[in-house]
Amino acid sequence: MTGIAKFEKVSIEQFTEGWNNCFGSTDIDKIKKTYESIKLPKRATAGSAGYDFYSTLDFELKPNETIMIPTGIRTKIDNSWVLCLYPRSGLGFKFRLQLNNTVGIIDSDYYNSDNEGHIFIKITNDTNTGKTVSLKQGDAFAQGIFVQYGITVDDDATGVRNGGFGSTGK
Ligand SMILES: O=c1ccn([C@H]2C[C@H](O)[C@@H](COP(=O)(O)OP(=O)(O)OP(=O)(O)O)O2)c(=O)[nH]1
Repeated sequence: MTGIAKFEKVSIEQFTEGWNNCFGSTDIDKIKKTYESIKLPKRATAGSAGYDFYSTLDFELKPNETIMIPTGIRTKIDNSWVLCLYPRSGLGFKFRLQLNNTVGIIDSDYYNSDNEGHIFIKITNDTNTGKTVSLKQGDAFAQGIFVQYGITVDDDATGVRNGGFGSTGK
């Protein structure tokens, strides 16, 4: 199989900005330590489709609670491919852990956007059995699958992306 993408860490400056946007202003030493421990997404086995994304913090989600996680990761993707983010099946089965946007779409041109293409993952504990989700820093909590897509024969999109969610189509 030919590789069509590469994961990288965003810069410490971008990670700090993303972290502070999610959790409020935080001690820089804590952020530095967290940044150093970020793991690039990995597939668990040679036949897995999904690259596991790992939590950058310990957290607990009570029923109906939500968290936005700055992953510290960006990905460079070849043209005509997209990275789709999904929940991990185990966490979905046990807790109905959901992505708020149901599927996260990471466009290839997000890499060059003004936040360095920093991937954020927002999840909610949608349990219907009153369970609390507890995850540790470094635990896999979502998975990303690279998917090839096509365009229409008369496609004429020329716009350039800048910014994250909701930045286009205005
Ligand atoms: O779970 C997600 C989903 C998206 N993104 C980033 C990557 C993506 O390329 C960008 C825009 O996402 P999308 O196109 O799905 O959002 P939109 O609301 O349609 O906004 P836009 O107008 O920016 O396309 O936000 C994430 O970091 N996490």
